[in-house]
Amino acid sequence: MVVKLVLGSVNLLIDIGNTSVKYALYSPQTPLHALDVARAPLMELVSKAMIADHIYVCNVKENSTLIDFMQELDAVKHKITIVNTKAEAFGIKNSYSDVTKMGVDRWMCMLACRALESKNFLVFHAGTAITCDAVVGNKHLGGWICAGFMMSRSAVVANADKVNDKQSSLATLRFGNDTGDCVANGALAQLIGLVMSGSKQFSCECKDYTIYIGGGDGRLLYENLPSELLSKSKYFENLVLIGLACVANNAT
Ligand SMILES: Nc1ncnc2c1ncn2[C@@H]1O[C@H](COP(=O)(O)OP(=O)(O)O)[C@@H](O)[C@H]1O
Ligand SMILES: CC(C)(COP(=O)(O)O)[C@@H](O)C(=O)NCCC(=O)O
Repeated sequence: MVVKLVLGSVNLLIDIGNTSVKYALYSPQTPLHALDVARAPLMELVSKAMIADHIYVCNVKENSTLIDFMQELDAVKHKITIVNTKAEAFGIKNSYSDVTKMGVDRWMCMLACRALESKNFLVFHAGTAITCDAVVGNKHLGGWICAGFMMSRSAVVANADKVNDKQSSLATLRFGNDTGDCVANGALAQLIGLVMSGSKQFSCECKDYTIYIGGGDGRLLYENLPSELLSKSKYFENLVLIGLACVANNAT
């Protein structure tokens, strides 16, 4: 109740990714770039959901993850909106022929970028997987889905007998001198390479654009970009939640 008195109408925004659940309390007065993002197991959000005015959920996991949560919230289920990928929203036309197949987190990232940006944009979401989506004007050209930073490291370890990872390795672009550093630094180099390739590909479509970077490994990626890409890039801790805030704003 104290939260409501301070913020007015309160929306609970929930991003259920393949690695973890992120959430933010959002009232329409909160600037989009100032969301206070936290991680928590989904069931720990039940008490927050009970007092929120509305709950917006973006889920890319099997629905079973949500079922227990929804059961706990049966009394307030009318307050819950589970968002879906659309063929068109906020003026962006989705390029998928079957939009139900596109991860709704990618769609939320695009809506977030549209709200933050009037120019053409490329958006990279560095989560469990790293995704790239390209939007020129209001047209989604398409995207890429690749192994994310941790997935890339664990894939090498899982498939090569003599490769071990050192989970403690702090990744940099330095060439590694032991297996752990080679794996961690190589995974970071792959993420950077993806942004470089995306930018090269996108430059064939348009000259003036912004690169948006988000996701749990987004800061690591952003901070290691070469200067020519850094100058046109912006980092946001959680673009998916910003997309949900846009949906919430549109509903009021
Ligand atoms: N507190 C944290 N818990 C888990 N992963 C974290 C945390 N902080 C940063 N990360 C990084 O975030 C990545 C997952 O990003 P995230 O955006 O949460 O993915 P997803 O949306 O797929 O759940 C992990 O690979 C990890 O390297
Ligand atoms: C590509 C993803 C796995 C990314 O999920 P995340 O890494 O953010 O958890 C997700 O967007 C998804 O399940 N997509 C479905 C396939 C598609 O977008 O075409």
